[in-house]
Amino acid sequence: MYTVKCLNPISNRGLDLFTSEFEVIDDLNAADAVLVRSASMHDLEVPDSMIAVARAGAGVNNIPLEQYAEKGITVFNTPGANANGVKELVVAGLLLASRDIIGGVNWVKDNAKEADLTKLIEKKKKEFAGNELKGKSIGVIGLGAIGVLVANICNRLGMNVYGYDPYVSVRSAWSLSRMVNHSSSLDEIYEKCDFLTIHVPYMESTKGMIGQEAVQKMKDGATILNFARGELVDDQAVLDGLAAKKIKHYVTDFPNPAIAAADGVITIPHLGASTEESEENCAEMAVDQLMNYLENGNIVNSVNYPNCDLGDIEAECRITVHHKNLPNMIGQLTSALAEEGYNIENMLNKSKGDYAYSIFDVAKRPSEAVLSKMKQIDGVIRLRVL
Ligand SMILES: NC(=O)c1ccc[n+]([C@@H]2O[C@H](COP(=O)([O-])OP(=O)(O)OC[C@H]3O[C@@H](n4cnc5c(N)ncnc54)[C@H](O)[C@@H]3O)[C@@H](O)[C@H]2O)c1
Ligand SMILES: O=C(O)CC[C@@H](O)C(=O)O
Repeated sequence: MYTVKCLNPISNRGLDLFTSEFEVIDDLNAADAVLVRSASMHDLEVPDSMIAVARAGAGVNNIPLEQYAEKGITVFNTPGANANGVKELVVAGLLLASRDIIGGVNWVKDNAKEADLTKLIEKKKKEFAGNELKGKSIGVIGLGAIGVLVANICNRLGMNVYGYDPYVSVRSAWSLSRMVNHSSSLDEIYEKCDFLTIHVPYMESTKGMIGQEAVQKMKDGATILNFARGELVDDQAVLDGLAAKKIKHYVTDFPNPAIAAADGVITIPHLGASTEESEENCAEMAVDQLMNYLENGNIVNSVNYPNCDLGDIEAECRITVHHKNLPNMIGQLTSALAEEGYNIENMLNKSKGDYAYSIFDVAKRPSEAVLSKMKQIDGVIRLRVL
């Protein structure tokens, strides 16, 4: 029996997938694994029993990835599972920035009781008029699961799309419409685009990437959309840009007190992935990956350990080892088994940066002495016997 603690509400569509071998519990201190959405785990004291975290979503900046890797805690996310939800809200953001829909809707509500409302509307509506998206240019920074969908739909809306992603994956490149212009520098995007939408992860290297310099280089009257993370955009640069009319609108899914009430800012309370469909997709994928890892030791879609999948366990015993990515780890681990006559039927070893993961399928469960010898090899972080 494995125990799982949810740190945020997780869709029942995912939780219902848990078989009778799993129990969702309230006590973090008794949990083997955690399911989380946006709750910050940086200052959370986690028990030694915890061996996995599944993030039902894309961004993992709420989880101390390196610290967990060091402890042999595998962290998963659910790539692409909420991308369509975000894409649709970006389109809403583009429309909200192009026409004063919010002003118009609010005005109608405020004047709802006027007897001659219909007449008043015809006089007033010019104040809420705007522009169409067709023919405008948009720069998409980050062409991952969300960026590709955004770029493609903007192309279908008749916009001129420029995409920038120096690390674009083959999969994303294949999915991108051939009508999307490939920008090799951000400067090209700043110079050419009426809209700029950012879809990169928040990391030390991307913090404040839209700052004063970027704003100064943008086209006059440009609109910035941020449905990725608040920290990617420098608030003061945006406020200065808005005040100088350099920036027309800043549309963001990440309000904070510095920007929430500022003129020209359109804020949404982090609703990008808050659709029934996205929540269900993320929960299902997170639970699937967690069960596969806890029961079979397979790693699929981890962000701090390599993907390593040997399928369902068919051998008498499976041993999984989290270890440092050092020379001769496999030699030492296999020797420990071979010296005592344990035959390895199948094995897989993968690495990611400083960390690696190995799966060994053996014909019979090794003795405690052998397992203990394997655990003591310098660089071994965690060993599980399944
Ligand atoms: N508003 C929401 O509710 C919501 C929902 C999902 C994701 N997000 C945010 O959006 C981000 C992107 O999500 P995704 O699913 O598309 O992730 P993804 O991993 O599929 O794509 C990220 C892309 O950014 C690219 N990238 C990384 N650094 C870059 C840089 N310096 N310049 C240009 N490109 C760079 C990567 O190569 C990758 O293609 C997430 O990390 C998360 O923070 C927000
Ligand atoms: O879980 C959520 O509601 C938000 C998720 C989103 O920010 C993500 O990074 O996937």
